Amino acid sequence: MDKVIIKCPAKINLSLDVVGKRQDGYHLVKMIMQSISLFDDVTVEKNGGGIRLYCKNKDVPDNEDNIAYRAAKLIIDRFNIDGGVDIFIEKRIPVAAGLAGGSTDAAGVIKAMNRIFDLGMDRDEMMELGLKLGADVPFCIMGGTALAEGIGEVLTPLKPFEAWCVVAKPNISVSTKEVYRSLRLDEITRHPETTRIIDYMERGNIEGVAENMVNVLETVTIKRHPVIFEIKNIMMEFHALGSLMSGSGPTVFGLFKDKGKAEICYNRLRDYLKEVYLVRTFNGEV
Ligand SMILES: C[C@@](CO)(OP(=O)(O)O)[C@H](O)COP(=O)(O)OP(=O)(O)OC[C@H]1O[C@@H](n2ccc(N)nc2=O)[C@H](O)[C@@H]1O
Ligand SMILES: Nc1ncnc2c1ncn2[C@@H]1O[C@H](COP(=O)(O)OP(=O)(O)O)[C@@H](O)[C@H]1O
Repeated sequence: MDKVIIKCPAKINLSLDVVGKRQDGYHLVKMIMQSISLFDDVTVEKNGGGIRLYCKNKDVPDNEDNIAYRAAKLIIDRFNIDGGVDIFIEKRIPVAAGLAGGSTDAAGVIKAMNRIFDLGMDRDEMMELGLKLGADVPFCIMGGTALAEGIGEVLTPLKPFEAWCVVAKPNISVSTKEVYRSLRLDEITRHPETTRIIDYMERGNIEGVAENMVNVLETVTIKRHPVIFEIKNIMMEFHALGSLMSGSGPTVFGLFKDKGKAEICYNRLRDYLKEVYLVRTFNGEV
């Protein structure tokens, strides 16, 4: 097999808590991760030598600044691979959005190269390697629904959670590093009750989940970009059961049980923003 195409799903955070800080500056988190049916297509093809990356999106780097490029380099070095790869990224996930677009592409490259070069890595080995690239990469290798602790790499799979989501990104970019850097842990007044949310998830109670979602990073990103708050309000006016910023932002998602209601909200937001998607939570294999 010389060529593999992988569908790489985006993620949302159904809740995000920060519970401490490591010596190296990384934050200790407790967050509920959920893959959604919004995918990049990543094609990896064997070549004679070197790494080449192609992506039509101008905001996506085509060199070692691309995390998918770095994933390929890491594998070539680790396994002493004689030869290289061409990587083609069909970008559909909004960039710098809090949806783990880069991390999921990197996870896709690791999975693809494991198959192409017959490296025999199991999922845990791929996740361990992925962590060298970024805190969200292990989850992107696992996919589905999970509780993430540590810096995001200590993962406990959760029962698949089924809901409709409207996902909307305002036309601004946010740096994850900068958001974490500006977070003042002692100023956070509302933390999510993570165990309670998981309990609702296990019972398939979308309303219970939606009403209890909290993301402590909103305190930083919404202060800088009030448009996030406006989008959350529009989603609630249009009958979302709950609405939250994903990750470090600026993307906002609304949760729905009813597809019809989600469609109405989606159509309303499309009048207002360019990057709006109607998706489902995704628990399938990729
Ligand atoms: C906020 C979250 C929530 O899922 O997602 P995004 O908004 O990026 O999608 C993650 O914690 C983001 O993970 P990821 O984007 O992989 O982070 P990395 O590339 O490893 O780190 C980028 C920078 O964010 C900070 N960082 C990241 C993770 C973490 N637990 N604590 C941190 O302080 C560090 O300063 C790091 O230099
Ligand atoms: N494969 C990639 N896809 C998207 N962005 C990438 C990729 N590789 C590197 N980047 C860079 O990483 C930054 C964060 O992008 P992204 O991973 O989409 O955001 P987030 O971590 O918020 O989900 C972008 O500004 C972009 O320049």
